[in-house]
Amino acid sequence: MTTVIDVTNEDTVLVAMESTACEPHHAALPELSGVSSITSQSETAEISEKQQLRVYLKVRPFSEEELKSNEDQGCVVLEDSETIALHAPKGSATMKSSEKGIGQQVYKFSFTQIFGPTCTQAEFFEGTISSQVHDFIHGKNALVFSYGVTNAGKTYTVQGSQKEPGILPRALEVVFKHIAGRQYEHMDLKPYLSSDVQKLDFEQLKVEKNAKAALFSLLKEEPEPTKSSRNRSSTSSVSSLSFSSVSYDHTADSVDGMVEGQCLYSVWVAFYEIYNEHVYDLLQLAHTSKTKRRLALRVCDDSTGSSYIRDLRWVNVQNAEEASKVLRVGNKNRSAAATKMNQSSSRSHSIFTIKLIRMEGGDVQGLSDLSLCDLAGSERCNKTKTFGERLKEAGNINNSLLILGKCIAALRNNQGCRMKMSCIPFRESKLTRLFQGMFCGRGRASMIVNINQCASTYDETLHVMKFSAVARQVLQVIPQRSLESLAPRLVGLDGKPLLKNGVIDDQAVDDYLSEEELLDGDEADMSILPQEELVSLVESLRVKLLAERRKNLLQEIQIRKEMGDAMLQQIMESEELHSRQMVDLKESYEEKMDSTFDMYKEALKEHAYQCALERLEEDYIPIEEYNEEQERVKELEKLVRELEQNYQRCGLPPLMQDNSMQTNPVSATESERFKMLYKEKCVVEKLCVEKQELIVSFEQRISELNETLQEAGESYMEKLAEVQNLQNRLSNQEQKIECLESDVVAKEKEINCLRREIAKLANDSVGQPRPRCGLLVNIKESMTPQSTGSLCRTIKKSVRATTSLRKKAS
Ligand SMILES: Nc1ncnc2c1ncn2[C@@H]1O[C@H](COP(=O)(O)OP(=O)(O)OP(=O)(O)O)[C@@H](O)[C@H]1O
Repeated sequence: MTTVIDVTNEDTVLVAMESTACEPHHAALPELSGVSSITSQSETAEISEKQQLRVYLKVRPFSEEELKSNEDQGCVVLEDSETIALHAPKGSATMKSSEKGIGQQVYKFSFTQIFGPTCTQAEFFEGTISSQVHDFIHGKNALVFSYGVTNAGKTYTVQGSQKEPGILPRALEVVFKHIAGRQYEHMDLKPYLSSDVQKLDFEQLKVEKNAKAALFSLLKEEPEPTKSSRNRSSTSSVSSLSFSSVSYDHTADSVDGMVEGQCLYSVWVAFYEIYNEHVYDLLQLAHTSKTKRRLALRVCDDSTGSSYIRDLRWVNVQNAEEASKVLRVGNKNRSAAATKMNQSSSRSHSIFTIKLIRMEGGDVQGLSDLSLCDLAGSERCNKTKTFGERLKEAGNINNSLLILGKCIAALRNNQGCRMKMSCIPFRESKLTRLFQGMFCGRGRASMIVNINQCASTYDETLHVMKFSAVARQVLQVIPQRSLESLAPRLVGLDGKPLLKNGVIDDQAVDDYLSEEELLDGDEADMSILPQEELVSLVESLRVKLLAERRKNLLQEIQIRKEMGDAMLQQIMESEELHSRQMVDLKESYEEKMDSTFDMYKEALKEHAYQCALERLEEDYIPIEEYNEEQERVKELEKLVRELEQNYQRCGLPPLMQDNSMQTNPVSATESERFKMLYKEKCVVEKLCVEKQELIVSFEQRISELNETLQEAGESYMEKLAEVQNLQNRLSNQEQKIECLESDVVAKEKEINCLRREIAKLANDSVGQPRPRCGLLVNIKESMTPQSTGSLCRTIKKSVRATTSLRKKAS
């Protein structure tokens, strides 16, 4: 599989009123608001030039060592002057990924121009940045940065060697050749802030000269360095470069017309590096001292919003030789710092900036700058397996390169869809912050991608190529402005705008004095102005300051309010989200708890069942034994009954259940059979309860019987009274009977008397007895002694029984 990553059509078109993603900021760039601007904005910013970011590829040749160590595996194949193919070597991460079906084995990339291993430095310069240098000479800003993995040839490309100078010495050579004979020999016009020019006084001039001499004197002490092989930290191949070998056809530059003929030029250079997100000046004398710590410089914004490095040292150079010396001093400082920190030069981004001041008729007419940036190696820290300080360093390098990548990607995306403009994170790293303007129309940027062909660094090289493929798609929009509109402001000793024809330019003052500077007491020295104007200026400034403050305050309030609302909204949304998450969580936990509970329940059931089974086995009793036990129970029940009966008989209070257990002699003695006895105890208790109930029922019965007895007693007394009556009546009857008996006796006597009389009479009358008849015969028969005796005995018996009952009752 092959992928071609490219936007092939490189076209340069003029687009009316085109803008970039950074247009608002861009509008504030200094070149649009110069003091000496005599052309209106509408006239100057009418036409813009739109061009793809130029990305050049340079492929380094193999070194002898690399060829010996089999680094040449045909990874890099140049297809034509614009297309290159990368073939993943065996063992590379890309190859492994492609074997797993992720990614390809071959990638194709296209560039503005590709320069192969055999390309010379001169060819490279001509084919790449010579046009930018030309533009720079004509007042346009330019940025060139080299990007690639370590050991890919970035420094070589930028600085080159003594025999083969890189693009930097060639650019300087071109510049000096162009301005030859038109050089402003004094050093009293110096770059100031981002794009202003400062007029130095005599004293400052002296200081400047001394400083330059001191800087160059550093090189006199050093022997002329020899060309290094790979150690570019201490002895860079260009530290002793000579520009004599630079051959440049500058016939085209000499045709500048009459304006050119009247111009004078002043060249200033600065050399600094960005290491661990700190900016260090490589031309500060203090750096050479081993005792002093390097001072990090601040990146600031001027009143127009352009970034500049505060206190960066600018050195005036009169020719290419002097520029070469400055480069050597910078390299020396860089290597000294590298030695001190045990670092390699490739761990920092080094930037060499040339500023060209153009003067005409005594006025500063233009200022352009050209920056050549040798970026740190783009290898990633995970690959290099760095730790501690090196890791931090790699992190910072990766970070600033990452931000650069982000900015480039955002620029590319923003030009695609204007409705979805994203913020470009220029301010997230020093590197991108410093060159923000170059990506936003202040000048033209181009990129040199350096690669080696080594199989061992294939994956990193591929990463670099992908990065550059994105960069290649960035469109640069550069407004076309007249040179007058690009004129810098000329400021005085303390950075204040100078009087123009004896008149204070209010606009210039307003433009110059940003709010920050207004509040900065150190820089607000107005003593150079006449007193009356000073007073009026102060007054107007105070009014402006107040108005500004009010405006800012309102803006701040508005912003705070908007931010507050947004945050509140966000908080509410997140709260809602959290509460929803909480509810979900609660539900899920409840479900989990339920299922866990069920699980435990099941487990407990199972356990209980198992225990029951075990217990069943333990408690198993043979039937014979059971029968015996039953017998025993019966006996015990019997015993209990007896005991209860005894207990009842004794009339004691009811026994406690436990006591019954304790008092049971059987249960007390047979502890090993506790369970069995317990069952027996239960049975006995049950019996006891039953007996108790029986007792209660008996008691009830007794009480009922007592009642019946009482009733019987009462009826007995009644009967006794009746018997008494009967006895009384009986005695009466006896008395009567006695009377009757005595009567009977008397009667018998009479009868006897009578009988004798009758017998006498019969004897007397005829000698024979006649039949008994009549009343007297019946009475005589009933009153015989036998019947009379039994009746008396019955009566006597009943009287005796009544007497004995009466005694018992009493
Ligand atoms: N075109 C070339 N011809 C011959 N030699 C080259 C070329 N390009 C680079 N080299 C050599 O390759 C080596 C590494 O180059 P250089 O130091 O420029 O790499 P670099 O990318 O700057 O590395 P770093 O990022 O670590 O600073 C040097 O010895 C250099 O001389």
